[in-house]
Amino acid sequence: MGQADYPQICPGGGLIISWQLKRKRVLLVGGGPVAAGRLVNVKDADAIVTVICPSSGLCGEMKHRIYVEKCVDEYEDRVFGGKEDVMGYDMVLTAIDDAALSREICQMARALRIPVNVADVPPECDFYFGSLIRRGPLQVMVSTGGKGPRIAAQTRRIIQRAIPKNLGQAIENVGRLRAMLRSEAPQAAAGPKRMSWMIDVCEKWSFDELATLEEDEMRIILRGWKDGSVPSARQVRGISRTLPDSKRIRKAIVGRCPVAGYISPWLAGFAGILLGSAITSTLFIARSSKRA
Ligand SMILES: C[C@@]1(CC(=O)O)c2cc3[nH]c(cc4nc(cc5[nH]c(cc(n2)[C@H]1CCC(=O)O)[C@@](C)(CC(=O)O)[C@@H]5CCC(=O)O)C(CC(=O)O)=C4CCC(=O)O)c(CCC(=O)O)c3CC(=O)O
Ligand SMILES: NC(=O)C1=CN([C@@H]2O[C@H](COP(=O)(O)OP(=O)(O)OC[C@H]3O[C@@H](n4cnc5c(N)ncnc54)[C@H](O)[C@@H]3O)[C@@H](O)[C@H]2O)C=CC1
Repeated sequence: MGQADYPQICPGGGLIISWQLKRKRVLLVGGGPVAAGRLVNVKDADAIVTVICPSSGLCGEMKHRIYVEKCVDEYEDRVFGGKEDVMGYDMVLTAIDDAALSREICQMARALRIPVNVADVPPECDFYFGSLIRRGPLQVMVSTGGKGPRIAAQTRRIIQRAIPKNLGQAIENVGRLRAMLRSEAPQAAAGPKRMSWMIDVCEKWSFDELATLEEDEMRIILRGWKDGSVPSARQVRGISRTLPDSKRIRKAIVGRCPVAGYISPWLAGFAGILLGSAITSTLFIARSSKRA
């Protein structure tokens, strides 16, 4: 491999990773709208969350999360107390309107080597939040490395429009199929074959087709695994289920005539009227000439 084939290193970015927070403990200091947003972010990742904030400072959303939804695992109705409050956590987040205290909390967390984010203060962040898209298992994050958060949100909207609606469901189903494949062929040695077979499935089946996969169909696809083949959606379902309804009906009506496919209902109606009047006038002329 020549030097030119290696990916170029572009320093100055952040490491974009999918941090697995399940069963990890997160401390969130503050109870305003920004803290409420952070809470959603970490609960989406199944973290165990402690919120420290006097109840007089809780915004409407935070009250709802604590008292109605009850998704805050531990709520401490008080101001931040000191170093002991930070100990034992895997992540510390602050969203408070007290810059001096935020800086102190940041230093305490860093002394304990706990990753910390102080909302809106980049030098006091070991990681930044980003602009997020979520569709079931699909997650997309846009980061501008702190340079333009509004542009991050605008970019997110552009990407949102480009993502097919059923992509989340398609990924969910691919996950189920992969799990079935792994229980059928669990050996580590089967890894390369498993991977190339899954690549073929994802390339051969459209997102629409994957999104509507059912378990019995997954079993049929899996039958191809042993000889390394991947049946197409058409083979598994027959022609009827592979086409969306309107297309199926059209296909049934116009059959194999390609020209017929271009005739719109209006044109067909108009042609019908012309044909009808032509027949009527021919009959009329024929009758009149008979009489004559
Ligand atoms: C570094 C970072 C640290 C962090 O907080 O993690 C940070 C820092 C700062 N944000 C500031 C302001 C604004 N932040 C937003 C919006 C968002 N900010 C978010 C993240 C981040 N913000 C991290 C870097 C993200 C990246 O890489 O781009 C988003 C993506 C995620 C989230 O917060 O959940 C969320 C969009 C979510 C969405 O809609 O999708 C808007 C726009 C708006 O409100 O519509 C404005 C006003 C417009 C403007 O200022 O540009 C200021 C004050 C500047 C000042 O005082 O002038 C600072 C401090 C500074 O820059 O010094
Ligand atoms: N990253 C981002 O997108 C944005 C960040 N911010 C910043 O985030 C911070 C929080 O923003 P908001 O939620 O709008 O603020 P807010 O003023 O609505 O809420 C501050 C919260 O901190 C709590 N608090 C204050 N001192 C505390 C203490 N000693 N212990 C525990 N809780 C304490 C208050 O009770 C209140 O709940 C601000 O510094 C703001 O500049 C603001 C807007 C956007």
